[in-house]
Amino acid sequence: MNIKLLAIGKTDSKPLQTLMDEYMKRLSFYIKFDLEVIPDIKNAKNMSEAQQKQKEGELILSKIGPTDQLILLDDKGKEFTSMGFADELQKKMNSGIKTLVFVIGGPYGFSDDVYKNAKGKISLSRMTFSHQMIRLFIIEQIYRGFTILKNEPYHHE
Ligand SMILES: C[S@@+](CC[C@H](N)C(=O)[O-])C[C@H]1O[C@@H](n2cnc3c(N)ncnc32)[C@H](O)[C@@H]1O
Repeated sequence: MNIKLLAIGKTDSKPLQTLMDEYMKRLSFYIKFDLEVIPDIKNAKNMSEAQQKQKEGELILSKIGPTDQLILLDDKGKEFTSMGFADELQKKMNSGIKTLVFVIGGPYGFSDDVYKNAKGKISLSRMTFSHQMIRLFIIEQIYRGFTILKNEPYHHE
């Protein structure tokens, strides 16, 4: 299985990008992982929230292949412990999925079409984080999940 993280808008913070690069490097020892960034929508300032979500949704769905499994990062999604998330990653690998795609929404979240095409929604907290910061948090949790599956001394219960 490969994992892809799809996000909207370039990371504008260098320290955040440095941390993401560090965890993506660590993660690459366990699995093929790609971050794909969809460029910010042009003229978003002249769009309503709904129009921006719709446009971002079209771009997100255009990046999803027919055999990809789409999981949304959503503060109203299912919550896991890190151990539970590691189990979930193992189940996904066992189920023969070729590419598991985690998607982070734009500043206003996802369009209805994106929700309709998703296989699941996961929440990293009931609190809302910025669409930039959540990238680092999910990358670190995926990395943590693999260290749990490999019994490596990164995660401590
Ligand atoms: C600023 S938030 C959007 C908030 C928007 N009101 C909504 O309803 O989704 C931008 C994106 O960050 C991600 N995100 C933010 N907080 C999250 C959390 N606690 N768990 C999972 N994803 C989160 C989601 O993908 C969300 O679409």
